[in-house]
Amino acid sequence: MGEVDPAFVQSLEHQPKLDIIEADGIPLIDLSPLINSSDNDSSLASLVSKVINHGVPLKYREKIELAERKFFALSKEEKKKVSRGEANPLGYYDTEHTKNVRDWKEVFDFTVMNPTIVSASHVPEDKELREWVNRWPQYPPELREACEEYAAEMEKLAYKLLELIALSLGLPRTRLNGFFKEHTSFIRLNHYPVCPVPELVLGVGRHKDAGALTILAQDDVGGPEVKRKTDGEWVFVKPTPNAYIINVGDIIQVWSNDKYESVDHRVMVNSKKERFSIPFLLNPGHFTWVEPLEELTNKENPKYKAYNWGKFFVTRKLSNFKKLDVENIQIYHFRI
Ligand SMILES: O=C(O)CCC(=O)C(=O)O
Ligand SMILES: [Fe+2]
Repeated sequence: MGEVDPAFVQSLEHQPKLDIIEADGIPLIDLSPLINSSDNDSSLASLVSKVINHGVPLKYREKIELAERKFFALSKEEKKKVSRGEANPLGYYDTEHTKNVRDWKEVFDFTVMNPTIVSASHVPEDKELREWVNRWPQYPPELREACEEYAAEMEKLAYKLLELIALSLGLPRTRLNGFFKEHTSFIRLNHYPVCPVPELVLGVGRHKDAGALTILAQDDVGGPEVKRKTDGEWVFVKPTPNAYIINVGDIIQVWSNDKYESVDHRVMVNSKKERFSIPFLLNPGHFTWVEPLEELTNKENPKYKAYNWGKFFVTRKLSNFKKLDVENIQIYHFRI
């Protein structure tokens, strides 16, 4: 089996197949009409897509990718100086579990709003709030600026995508924007080291993104797979240079009352090449009650009960910290 801690090993049914099936039919969306005009009504009809001509200058992506590589090249000891803790889960971390199996990766998380206001605990009755504050490492010194500039670009792109989604649902362009006034969005720097047993482990186990949407920058190594709806097969998402992969998250699924569906995905690792990726996870304010939008339910048939995003988010973070015996919180728990 090779030298690997059993905590990383996926159960047989979740082990990846290394002879990959390439996804075809992932739409490539050209955003240039939207960026060049203010009243275009093109629509995003899919769960996963790649966007090109997205308006994010390449220099910001190059700068953060370079700084990310320098950070992860530091010693564990150096990286652990900015370790995240249970009270403030921002910073460095290498023990995340997805679906209670350890992921083959290390990460550095920071929020876009600094500080970010969140619920202090997952306990429903506890109304106390807490501030999460970004932790910046001493090396490389340019990491902070690179992250902050990149975050500002991602925020702009996220609003464009959100507006496309609103239009595609027949809603006014800015219908969803108000939920993000004090948003809890964060960016994760991911490093997937070379792995001796890529057939037994995953970089990130199967999951759906809990927030509204995810904008993912990945390098040219490849790793993410999405679950094809027609036959349940895991298919490989081929890297496209300078494109972003967009995943619809659970919140859009709930708001749209299942017109959109969040995508099941996971990340394979590689025995020859390390891989880096940078997802931006767009999340609403902690006070948001997430429920199907009135305009989309005819008031008769909402498919979900309302849930509080702040509590959901904090509950999810808590379970990512340690191996639990039960599945962590999911939107289907709120299905009517
Ligand atoms: O690294 C990737 O390609 C995706 C990571 C991911 O799915 C996540 O962080 O939610
Ligand atoms: Fe994800």
